[in-house]
Amino acid sequence: MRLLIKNIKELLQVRENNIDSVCGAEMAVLPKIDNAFLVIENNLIADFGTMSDCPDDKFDNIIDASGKTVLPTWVDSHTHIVYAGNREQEFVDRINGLSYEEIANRGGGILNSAKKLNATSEEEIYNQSKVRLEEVMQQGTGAVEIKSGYGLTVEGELKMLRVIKKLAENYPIKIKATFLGAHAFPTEYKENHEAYIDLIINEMLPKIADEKLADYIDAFLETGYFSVEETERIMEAGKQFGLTAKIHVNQFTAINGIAACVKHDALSVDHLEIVTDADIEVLKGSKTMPVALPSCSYFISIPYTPARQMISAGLPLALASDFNPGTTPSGNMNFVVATACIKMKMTPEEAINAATINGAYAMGIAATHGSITKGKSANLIITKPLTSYYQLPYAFGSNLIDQVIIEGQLI
Ligand SMILES: N=CN[C@@H](CCC(=O)O)C(=O)O
Ligand SMILES: [Zn+2]
Repeated sequence: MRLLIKNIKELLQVRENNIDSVCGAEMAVLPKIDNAFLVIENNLIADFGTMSDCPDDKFDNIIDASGKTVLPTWVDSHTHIVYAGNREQEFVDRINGLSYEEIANRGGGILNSAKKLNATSEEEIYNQSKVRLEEVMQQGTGAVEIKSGYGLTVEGELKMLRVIKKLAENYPIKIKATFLGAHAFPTEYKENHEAYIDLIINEMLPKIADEKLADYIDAFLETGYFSVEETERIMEAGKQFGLTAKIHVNQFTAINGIAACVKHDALSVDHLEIVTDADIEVLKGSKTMPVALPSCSYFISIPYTPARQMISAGLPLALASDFNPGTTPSGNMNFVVATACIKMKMTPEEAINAATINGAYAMGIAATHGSITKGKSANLIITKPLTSYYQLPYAFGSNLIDQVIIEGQLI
């Protein structure tokens, strides 16, 4: 199967030689080819260049992209797409003045979702989750990380991870699974953290490893959730089972968690709404990707990750959606990119780099996704006709996507 896309007004994120991420001042550079073509063969990017070099041999399908922009699909490296029901009532409670913390302290929040998940069959959770997955694919997401963390019991966590596995088998989109048993302490373990962490390490992890259900391990390292020491135990145990850490940290408070994550070679540290100078220092020169989740900041009215400060310090930054029922009931990466520009003062180039190549790094798939590079998976967004790619974040809220190609398939 050979497909040609021709007359592309702007082909974005072109990397002749693959890179695995961009940091600091490099983030402002988004290489592009004007008036371009691109060839897909066997679901991979086989060739691209300017129209003057466009091949005129036989193709199975030709798309004329006159006036349109083509870019890699978004790589969403942090989601909780698999869940049961919703938390609409908590949304209204917040409008009426309660904070996220107050709602959680009343037994709402993560424990509310856990109650719903444990009362729902695997089949029903799959059916609810696939609707969200199909929606984000239409919105231009071509690779997605999905976490467990709403089970908080051996069976519940396994159920979630099996749903993620089934989604990965049934859809062309690249999916990575992350085990987040350490998302919150179930009520019965509130006074006995040790026992729940033992359950995670001695019961959940061996079963998950046995069924090969997870690629990564996560924990909610936060005041009132998992302490630095508790998260270190989780990261160490994960490593024993071959799971690299990707950690929720610095969402509400800075308690030196980032240093612990870097020490344990975490692939990413995610949220970072509250960041200290010491956190920035420790990330410098590390291999850990900071990941910002601006839709979460927007939805629950908390600070935005200080992108300017971090990029000025020479750090890389990735953007992800955090799609979940509590803090971010949206997986729309177009909104994420626009919000990063509008609220975090990232330039369109920085935001697109953060949502493509740096997202791929944070998912461990930069060798195959995140840029227009020969041999990479054919994962492409074809926009509607645009004045320029600036329109993507500028006209926030408009659907500017015409077609999406995921792993070579038009969806
Ligand atoms: N902060 C921790 N976990 C999720 C939200 C969990 C929830 O409220 O359901 C997040 O990334 O925002
Ligand atoms: Zn999250």
